Amino acid sequence: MIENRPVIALDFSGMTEVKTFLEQFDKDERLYVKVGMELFYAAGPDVVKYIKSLGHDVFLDLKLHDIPNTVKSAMKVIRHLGVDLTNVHAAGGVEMMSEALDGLAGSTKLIAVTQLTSTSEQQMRDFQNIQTSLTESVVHYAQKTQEAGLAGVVCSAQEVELIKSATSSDFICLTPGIRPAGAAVGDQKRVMTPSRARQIGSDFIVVGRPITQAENPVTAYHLIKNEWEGK
Ligand SMILES: O=c1ccn([C@@H]2O[C@H](COP(=O)(O)O)[C@@H](O)[C@H]2O)c(=O)[nH]1
Repeated sequence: MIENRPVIALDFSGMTEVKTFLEQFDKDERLYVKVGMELFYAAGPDVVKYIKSLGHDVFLDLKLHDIPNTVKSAMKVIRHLGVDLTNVHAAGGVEMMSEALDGLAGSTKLIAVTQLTSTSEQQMRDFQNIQTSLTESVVHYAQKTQEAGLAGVVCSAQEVELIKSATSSDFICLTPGIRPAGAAVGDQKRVMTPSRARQIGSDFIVVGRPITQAENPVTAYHLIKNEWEGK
């Protein structure tokens, strides 16, 4: 049985939009939302405090990638925000990831981005000059993430089965790039439907535009949640 609600990507430019969006939901509906770079740079820690004060869970998606000492120091700040989940880029290396974990001091679950779901194999080869397959690269990053002691990775649902068999079944696979059948894909390259993501073993799905840009975001959310829960 699926216990994790779809994570809604609140890709908004400020607090007003967040309030307008969240106010559409029933007061008793406990959501899991993602605060990314745009919103955090615009509204700062206050937006996290506001969302937490409503009783929702928060994934702070800042994808840190810097030298180990800088990332550790940033995580020491993040640990006081009371978020439930945060992340770094696995490409920052094992030392950076384990310093990040140290900075959080057990306060928050930490996962790492493998290859962004907007990246195709061709783009990875041409731009990052990685000459393996994209799945090999993703699995490599997942294994290094586990070696560093993190709880899991951000990946496409397309890679979940391979990652779980190369790591362990309890290693979290959080999967953006989720699109209901027929929805606009936009800049995403490695996509999957909510129901297929569930069948394949994703632990969390992240959904932004198919909910936030829907005519009725609450209805769109519940349709996606039902599909994800196999209802
Ligand atoms: O590999 C990644 C990592 C993060 N994301 C984030 O998820 C959402 C997806 O939004 P959609 O509108 O559903 O495409 C967005 O905030 C990304 O920053 C990702 O897509 N892929």
